[in-house]
Amino acid sequence: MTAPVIAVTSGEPAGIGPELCLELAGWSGEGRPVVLGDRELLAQRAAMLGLDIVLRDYLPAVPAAPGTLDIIHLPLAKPAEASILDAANGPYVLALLDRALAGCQSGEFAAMATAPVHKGVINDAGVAFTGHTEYLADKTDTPLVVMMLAGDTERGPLRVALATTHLPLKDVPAAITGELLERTLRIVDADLSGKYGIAEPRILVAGLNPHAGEGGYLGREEIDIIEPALARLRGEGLQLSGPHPADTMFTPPVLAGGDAVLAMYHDQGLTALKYATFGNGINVTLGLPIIRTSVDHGTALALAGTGQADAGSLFAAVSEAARMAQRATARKQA
Ligand SMILES: NC(=O)c1ccc[n+]([C@@H]2O[C@H](COP(=O)([O-])OP(=O)(O)OC[C@H]3O[C@@H](n4cnc5c(N)ncnc54)[C@H](O)[C@@H]3O)[C@@H](O)[C@H]2O)c1
Ligand SMILES: N[C@H](C(=O)O)[C@H](O)COP(=O)(O)O
Repeated sequence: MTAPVIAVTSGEPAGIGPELCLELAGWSGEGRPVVLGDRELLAQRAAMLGLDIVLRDYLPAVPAAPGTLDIIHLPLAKPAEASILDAANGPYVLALLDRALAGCQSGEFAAMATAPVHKGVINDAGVAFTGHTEYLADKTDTPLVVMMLAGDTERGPLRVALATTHLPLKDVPAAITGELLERTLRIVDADLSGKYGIAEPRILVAGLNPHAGEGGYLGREEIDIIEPALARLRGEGLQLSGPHPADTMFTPPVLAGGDAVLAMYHDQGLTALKYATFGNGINVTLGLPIIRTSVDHGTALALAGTGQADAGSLFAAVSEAARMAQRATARKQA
């Protein structure tokens, strides 16, 4: 089987994304990464870090030699300085995503892996943007996608999907509806099977309130919304447990009972996930018509240009995208 081509968007030009992408030169892992970004930016960052890398325009038929990085050049609006955000380059960051998505949709790429973007500076550029997850859902006309982060722990993989993503905390309770939970859990169930090859996945579902509502004395969402939704889905054959009190659901005995967790909101799930796996974790968008993985960290502006940023998460994102692409191909051929 030929290596699946993974489009790697280099992300916010003032952040650590471009230099992490340079570490993909001579990649010998799974898949074949092609970095999307401004050639001069990548060359400058390589020179700044003293990296001896050949940047080559991507040639599909000719694999990159050791020390060579395949790139697809897309121009910056303005030269970028490490650590200094500039809203003028907001459209450039989105152009990288659009190019990668178009290539995934046409079959040029098997998947995309994204280096971090800075949500604030894209909004400063005048584009309402809450994250790759929502952007790609919108661009592919997908009514609902699910953000899931996953990483390895000493006890095995930890996977945390989110019922709500980039939402102010005050808006979370109203967003948790039975319909949202049902649609979200069906996507998580389907993609744990399809993208991860887990037959009959078991999903642990968190409560929203302290102690999962304490029988209704500390909130009623568990009784009124979450439990009925779980009961309906169990009737369809999904293997669900919960609602679990969120403070103890990340303890090993509880986690041992599931293949993934569904958290009700961003920091309920991702605080535990990042504590346990930061540096090797990845972000996956479930429910999209294309394969998209990402790093588990942000733009880390203070580290940009220092060479101190760890590329482990980007490497894991490229590898996982390649594995998912290989599973998708195997499924089509079966
Ligand atoms: N996938 C993405 O595009 C993505 C993910 C998370 C955050 N963000 C965005 O990034 C920006 C900054 O977010 P933040 O400050 O909350 O999180 P951050 O991940 O950028 O930084 C958090 C801490 O982790 C450190 N860190 C991050 N990546 C590292 C790496 N590869 N190696 C070593 N240390 C690393 C940073 O130095 C900092 O101390 C925000 O705009 C946020 O929305 C984007
Ligand atoms: N919520 C993600 C995290 O904490 O790592 C991050 O903001 C990236 O989200 P997108 O993949 O939607 O950009």
